[in-house]
Amino acid sequence: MQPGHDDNGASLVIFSFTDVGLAQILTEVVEEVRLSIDREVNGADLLYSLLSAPWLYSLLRPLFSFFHWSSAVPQIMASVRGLAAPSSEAQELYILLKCPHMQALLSAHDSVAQRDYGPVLPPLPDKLPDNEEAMRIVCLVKNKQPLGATIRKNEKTGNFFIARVIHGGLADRSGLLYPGDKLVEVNGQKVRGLQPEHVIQMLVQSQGNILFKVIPNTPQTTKSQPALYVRAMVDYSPLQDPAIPCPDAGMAFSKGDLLKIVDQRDIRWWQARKLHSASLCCGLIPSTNHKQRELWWSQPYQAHTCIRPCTLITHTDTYTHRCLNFCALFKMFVGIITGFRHSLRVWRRKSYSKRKPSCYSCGVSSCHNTSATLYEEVVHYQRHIDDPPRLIVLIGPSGVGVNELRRRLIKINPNTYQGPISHTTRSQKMGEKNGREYHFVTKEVFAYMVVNHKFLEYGEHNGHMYGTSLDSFQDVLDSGKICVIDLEPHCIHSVRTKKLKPYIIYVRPPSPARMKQTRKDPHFLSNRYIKRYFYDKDFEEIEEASRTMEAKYRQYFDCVIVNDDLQDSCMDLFTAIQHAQEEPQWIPASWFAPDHP
Ligand SMILES: Nc1ncnc2c1ncn2[C@@H]1O[C@H](COP(=O)(O)OP(=O)(O)OP(=O)(O)O)[C@@H](O)[C@H]1O
Repeated sequence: MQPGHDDNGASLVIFSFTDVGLAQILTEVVEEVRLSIDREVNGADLLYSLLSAPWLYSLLRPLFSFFHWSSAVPQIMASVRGLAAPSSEAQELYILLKCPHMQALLSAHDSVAQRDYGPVLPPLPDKLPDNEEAMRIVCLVKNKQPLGATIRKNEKTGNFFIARVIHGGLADRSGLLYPGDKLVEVNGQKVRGLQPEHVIQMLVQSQGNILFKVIPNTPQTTKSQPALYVRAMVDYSPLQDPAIPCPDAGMAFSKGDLLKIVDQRDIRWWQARKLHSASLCCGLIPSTNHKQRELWWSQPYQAHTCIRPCTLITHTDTYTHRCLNFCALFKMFVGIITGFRHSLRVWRRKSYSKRKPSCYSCGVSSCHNTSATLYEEVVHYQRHIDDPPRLIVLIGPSGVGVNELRRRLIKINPNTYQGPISHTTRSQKMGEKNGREYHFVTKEVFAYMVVNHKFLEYGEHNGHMYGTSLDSFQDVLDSGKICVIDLEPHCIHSVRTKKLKPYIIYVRPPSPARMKQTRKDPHFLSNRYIKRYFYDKDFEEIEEASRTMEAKYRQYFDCVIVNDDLQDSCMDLFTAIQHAQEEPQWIPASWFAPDHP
């Protein structure tokens, strides 16, 4: 950069580009401007084409990164001061550049552009033996962030190696430590033959900078793996997992969490991070290959707690693994339908055992093998306008208001929403129409449908059979309406099909105290058989039932609505359904798998 003078004698800042590419660009620019002048083009057009030209961006990008703004500012200010009659723009520029915030900003820009924010590496030793293997010296500065790497010791040779580097962690971001790198020294002390605890201790006791000497692993040309997106079907806590090599490097997750698995190279421990999480750093999660741990995982619907004391040590063959996450140590380093449920609400509570899921649903849900489903692969799905609407499933403990919400939704917009029509063996009443209130069928037909697994669930009430068939959902969807059903949670698996693509909304009760306030005068219009007000005990039962239901099934919930104020809940339901139909959602990948012949 050189100072120069314009026609008015004012100092200017002129840049000297040694870069051939830039010189070339400038030559082309000058030529283009000359041609434009020759063609007598309109000035505004010329300016527009200049500002939108790609070469201008090519020119400015390096310019901004090479340019030392902080050192240029005093020169620019001196130039403005030297002007006899500075224009108002020049004066404004002067005031702006004088501002400490602006100077701090420019200085920060320079630091980032020059990458001069890292600690300076100590010089290499003068006498390097010729036969010494190529070493990499890595300097760490102590801080509270975890390093994001684990080490292992080969018990036969006594050598230490970097076992894994956690994606997005400090080690990974530094690009200086890789799995397989041999750890030779820590702060000048050789580590070979030491006990892993000793190495950890050295690190813990170090102050300030810590120097690692590593023999880099021969770079492996590993193909970058495509990320796998899954939904967690269990709860997991690394701190309660005795098998994890490094609990600090593990990632806790809960049923229903969406995870992005970025590394599956380790057969036992995958690396993943939670979607929608602020942290870019991955954590270790158990792979689905943990055969020996199937028993542990197969305890259905339990948070996996382990009473064995935690240990950082696992012995696998000749290797001893240790956590080198030294958490809190280092900073960085360089280098169902209305009518059916209406009539059965109280019945549902009092004599639940009379109501049966169909054999079909029993076969799929109750006999579900949880060990095979630690995770469920998911894909991002945006419903196409021509696709049938997704089935909307409402689930909640009896009495929470599932039926009320569904009834109101359909009443407000009967042209858009509809419930399926149930089958019944009771006789048709005056004013009822077959196929509108119910499909009225004989006992024989009903029994035939049961035997052929046509019902999602069925039950007996007052000596008559009632049942909801899977086909009844399809009938609604085929009519172009959105089918809204309420369902017993044990039937979830029966509707989770590629065809129905259900969107499951859980209706959660507010606190018992709040329920007492809001359910003072509930209208039992929905129940034609038993009318009674809620008792305090009911609210507690509802809360308890809700807790149990969520603990078992929350991995399937796409959305949760707290049914506090009825009007607000109706709005929430309406919004959730719109969201389900119009916005992208994570759905099981199996719903996209090709149909089996
Ligand atoms: N947010 C609310 N505020 C006040 N009352 C409500 C609210 N939600 C529901 N109710 C009332 O609570 C009672 C029970 O609701 P509803 O019949 O919908 O429960 P449910 O969850 O369908 O239970 P079941 O399956 O046993 O019928 C009804 O009288 C309903 O009007």
